[in-house]
Amino acid sequence: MKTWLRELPKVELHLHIEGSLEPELMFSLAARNNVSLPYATVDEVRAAYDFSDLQSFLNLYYQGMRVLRTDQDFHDLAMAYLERAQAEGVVHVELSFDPQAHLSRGVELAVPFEGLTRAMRDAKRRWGMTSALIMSFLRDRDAGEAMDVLEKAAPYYELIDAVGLDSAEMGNPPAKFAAVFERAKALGIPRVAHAGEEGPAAYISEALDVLDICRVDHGVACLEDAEVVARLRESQIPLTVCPLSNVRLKVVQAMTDHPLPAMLEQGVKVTLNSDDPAYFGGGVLENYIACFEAFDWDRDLFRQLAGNAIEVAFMPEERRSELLARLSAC
Ligand SMILES: Nc1ncnc2[nH]cnc12
Ligand SMILES: [Zn+2]
Repeated sequence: MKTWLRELPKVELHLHIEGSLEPELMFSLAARNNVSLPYATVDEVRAAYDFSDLQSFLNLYYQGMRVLRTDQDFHDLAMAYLERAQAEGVVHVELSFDPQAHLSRGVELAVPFEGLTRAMRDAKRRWGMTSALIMSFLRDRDAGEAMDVLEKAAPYYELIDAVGLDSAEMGNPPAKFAAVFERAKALGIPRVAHAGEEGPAAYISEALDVLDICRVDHGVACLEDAEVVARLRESQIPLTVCPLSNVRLKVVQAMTDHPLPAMLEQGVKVTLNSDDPAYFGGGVLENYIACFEAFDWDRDLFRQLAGNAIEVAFMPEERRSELLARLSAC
């Protein structure tokens, strides 16, 4: 089964590229850029990845990304991830990045855009791997700052497939970003948002109502509210679920407690993703394998999940047809 899962054409829809920074690369970029790290060894870094909740992870996530300074750094980060993903049988990746976390360190917007898109083009040329770019806003900062970033990104609108919303969810409801998402909509930019990861099911409906999103990132809290579940089932709005992330951030205690089987039973359209693979124990394939080990799902179910992701990805229709045909041959 594991070999078959590797060969399955998988699509990654929920990936924070800064969360793909492996400790080895963190050290080499720190040396390249003269950035000091509060760790002596790679093992010390890994030992620090023992999280009690989302905030305890975010603290290390923002600290780690301080080593990213130049477009070459962003290129090398993305290339390293895309190469690992390719080896796991991932055929299309949607990379999200957090420009505000870089701007506040004096790293201009052009830097991540240039480095990330160069890596995306390289991956297409080398492996035929396709990708999309999601520019995310930090919900624990002022909405005005997010609006400024959206306006500042005008020279790059052609490169942006969607805008997103991430970082600390509790106390930062979707409605705080109503004006920013309205502006993105007016610009014709599709919208996604984290909702119902640590926050309540009400944030999922609020994100759908106020931000007019086409996908919900996480959304695992939906089961708290039968009306939200019914709405997700009827609309077939997809959820980008990240099971290993939910375990590592203590959203659930163990894989066997994960709400994925219940969500599927209720007819919610789910996909499997990695979130921050360097911090949470692996990429997309590991998430598929963890589900197999916890739930003993059969090939048909994994085909359905991989198919859901292909159906809702930001990709040209021709590529979608090609991948759906490859999937049905599996
Ligand atoms: N799991 C997560 N939730 C919210 N914001 C994030 N940024 C990176 N990973 C995140
Ligand atoms: Zn996420």
